[in-house]
Amino acid sequence: MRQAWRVADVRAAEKALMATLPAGTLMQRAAAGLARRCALLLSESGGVYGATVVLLVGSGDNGGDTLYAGATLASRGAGVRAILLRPDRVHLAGLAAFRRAGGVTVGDLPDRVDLVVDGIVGIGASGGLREPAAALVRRLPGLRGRGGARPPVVAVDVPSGVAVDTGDVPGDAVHADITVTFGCLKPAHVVGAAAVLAGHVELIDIGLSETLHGDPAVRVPDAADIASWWPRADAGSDKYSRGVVGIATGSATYPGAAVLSVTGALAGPTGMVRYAGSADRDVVHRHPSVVVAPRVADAGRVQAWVCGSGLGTDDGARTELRSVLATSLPVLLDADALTLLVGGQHATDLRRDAPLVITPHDGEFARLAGERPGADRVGAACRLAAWINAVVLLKGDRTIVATPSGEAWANPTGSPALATAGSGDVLAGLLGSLLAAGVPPERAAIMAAYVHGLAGRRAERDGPVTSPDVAAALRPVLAELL
Ligand SMILES: NC(=O)C1=CN([C@@H]2O[C@H](COP(=O)(O)OP(=O)(O)OC[C@H]3O[C@@H](n4cnc5c(N)ncnc54)[C@H](O)[C@@H]3O)[C@@H](O)[C@H]2O)[C@@H](O)CC1
Repeated sequence: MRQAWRVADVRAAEKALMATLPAGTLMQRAAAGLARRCALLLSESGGVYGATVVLLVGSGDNGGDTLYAGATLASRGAGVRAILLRPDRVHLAGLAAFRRAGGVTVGDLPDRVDLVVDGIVGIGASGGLREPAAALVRRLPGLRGRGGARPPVVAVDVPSGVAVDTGDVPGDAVHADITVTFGCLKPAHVVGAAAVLAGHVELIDIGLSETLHGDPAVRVPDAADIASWWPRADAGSDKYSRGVVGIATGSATYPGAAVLSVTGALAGPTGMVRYAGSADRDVVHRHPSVVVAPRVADAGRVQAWVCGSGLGTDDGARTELRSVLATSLPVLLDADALTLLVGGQHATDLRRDAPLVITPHDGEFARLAGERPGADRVGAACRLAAWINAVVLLKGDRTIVATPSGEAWANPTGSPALATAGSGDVLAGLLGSLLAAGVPPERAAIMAAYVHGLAGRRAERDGPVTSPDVAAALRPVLAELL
């Protein structure tokens, strides 16, 4: 598991650490790591010696890191040019070191560039990128380097132009290939549009972990977490002890939603899937192992319910939702179930003791919360989770899982391939199976999002992706992961 920390916590940790070290030590550590990464990148594409490197240098310590790293590259024979965005407020010691090593300052981007280092602004950023930095950033995609290729862009700490604590991108921003960050991850590396602009994020250890205190803003699971949390059958297991998940999805109009959510559930850890609803024939036809019933009330015993996908919003759907919420079992609500909730008829049913997970996309989130998630997706998801006392899985490129107590996770495995009809139905089924197997709701949500994301990526290898492809990819992905 990795953790991303807010700027205020990072600043406090840096201050505490700096008090124990000679002045400038942290910047030297940061710059050394940055220079090493840049040199590696250049040596992979023609060498450091003779390469043209452009530094975009802002007025703070982010610019200082960049100048020191530029000095190292210049001393190794690269032609390093620095554009000082605020010459009057540049990091003076960094600039002196840069010039001593043979670096030169220039007023504009050179014709040929082999590497761009973005040191305009780091965690000291406030608001959208200001001019003239914004205009410079807009020109970066037009640059050309060795062999006419677009030069790689390395962002220092964070890509300039992003909101560090939320991952929002309010305007022009650097699109980095690699972000070299120091001490710890920040939210902009893992959530929102900023996470995409950060590219591949590499963490340089500057000794901060000892002095970081409190709770991280966002946690990020990795494959080892998912594998260690996944319930496994053992020699003593039977189909009931592994858990039975109930699926109340689909309708005569949307039988496919039932099939997809059941397919997702069958890839999960439970020993049995029960289906309740009017798509029962379609479900049995596709999945003979599933036990079907026409209604939730007739379904028999389960340990968790999934309700919503393709259910419709008529009186029959309302009855099914009410039946599910009346149980004392963990419940996952998706799609039409969320729409039904908004009518308010079920608001009181939500005050239940048993776990509840909801899986809205932005539109459903807006209907539930009264407004779209906005710039701070993690904050918005946490507020809704606290308000309805449920785990909220807010879908997106970096899906967020938020708990009522304010803990947030970002899923790192998302893929645009998942933006396809029915993909959410597959996710809901898988998540429900994890709930029925006894996995705590926030963990079930994180695990399902992670595996679902990997399945999207795997399906993508074979061309355009439909949701049955995502469902079919769950098993091979789990076989590799577990
Ligand atoms: N504090 C420390 O111990 C360490 C800090 N380090 C570096 O220092 C950075 C933080 O340095 P600073 O606190 O000086 O802040 P930054 O260098 O991130 O930015 C501050 C400067 O950027 C300008 N600025 C702010 N928002 C802007 C915007 N939207 N558009 C254009 N310009 C804007 C401000 O006028 C200010 O002068 C980190 O990101 C990291 O790169 C590293 O050297 C590691 C150690």
